[in-house]
Amino acid sequence: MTAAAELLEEMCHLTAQSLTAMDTSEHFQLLKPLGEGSYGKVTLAVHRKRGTPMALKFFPRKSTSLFSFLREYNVSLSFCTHPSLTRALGIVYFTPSHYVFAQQASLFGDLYDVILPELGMEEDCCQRVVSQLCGGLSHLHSLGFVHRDLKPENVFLCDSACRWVKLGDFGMVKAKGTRVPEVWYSSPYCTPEAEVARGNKDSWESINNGNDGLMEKNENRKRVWVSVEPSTDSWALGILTYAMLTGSHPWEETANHCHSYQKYREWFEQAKDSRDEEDVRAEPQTEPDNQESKDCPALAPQFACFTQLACSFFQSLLDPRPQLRGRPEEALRFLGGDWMKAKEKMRLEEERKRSTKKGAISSVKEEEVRGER
Ligand SMILES: Nc1ncnc2c1ncn2[C@@H]1O[C@H](COP(=O)(O)OP(=O)(O)OP(=O)(O)O)[C@@H](O)[C@H]1O
Repeated sequence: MTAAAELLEEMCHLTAQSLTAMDTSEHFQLLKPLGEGSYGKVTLAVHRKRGTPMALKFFPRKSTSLFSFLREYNVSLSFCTHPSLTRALGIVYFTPSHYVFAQQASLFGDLYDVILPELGMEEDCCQRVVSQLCGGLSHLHSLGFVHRDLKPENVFLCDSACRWVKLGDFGMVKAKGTRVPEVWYSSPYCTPEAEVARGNKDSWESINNGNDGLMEKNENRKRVWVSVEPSTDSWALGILTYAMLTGSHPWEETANHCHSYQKYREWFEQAKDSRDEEDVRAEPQTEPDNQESKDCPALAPQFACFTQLACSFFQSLLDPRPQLRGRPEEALRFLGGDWMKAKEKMRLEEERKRSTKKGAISSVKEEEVRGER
């Protein structure tokens, strides 16, 4: 067991001892639901005596193991000491039906609400988010943990322009180096190294629940045990960034039979050779929009809207080889220059202006929170 894992286990044992029963409504005024996931409901609440606003996360006791609850709480309380990570507030208790802990509340929803389908979000906004997520993830990695569930729904907004965002949902966090069974799931967020487990009957949910017992039922295939590594978060950061810029995904699932992923692999392989020669990693270049890059002999079509700078960013984080995949802190050097080619950027901006649907929703939210409506 790594030092980080040992420390976390110790904290879980200690908090298990001191966990008390409490009546939610006696201590908190519940204001409004903030969201709901597969494991918990999250409600905005105010502490009755102190007036402190907070997010209370409720986990049904029936379907939640005490230790997975305490792990999520302790990770958030003791290791999320970075402005781009959602920190727990030291309030933890149980009711007859739920385990509950309190967290800093982000009042402007999550990234899922602001990424417009097929249109994404403004590039500046996206770069601000990437820069903050790089900081939050690097912090977590430096303390020996891997998030393992980076996706739009887990990036919470503290304002409508994404000037301050916080990564949340630490239910999947594991200490670096922990041995876990590999699981493949049909999504671009799934890493290519997980494909060895494709065809296993084990579902993503069974792993998510920490219910490894289900996996013993798998008779057809052997489990593949792998070490938890930060490269998983790098991959997800690459996919999330693509989603923010375009409002779509670069491929349907990370599997060799998936045509768009194959195209990407071909491009990656060809570009790799020229990259190795020129060491693009050391010095990312910006290039004029209309110039075909020498590094991209057969540019994968779904990346054609990006500049060379963005292509280098994606190829660093979406390196199919986990051991060579760029780390979030390394991705910072690709920030600052243009990522979308000018023509495509203008087209998206125009179309976003025309599409008032989602934008209207987020501004209503902002006014509601300010009490202006
Ligand atoms: N601290 C918070 N502040 C504001 N909103 C939050 C907070 N925590 C969670 N939410 C909202 O609630 C939703 C569900 O929360 P969360 O992702 O933590 O639940 P979960 O059950 O663990 O989800 P998943 O199904 O992804 O594992 C989030 O997508 C977000 O919109």
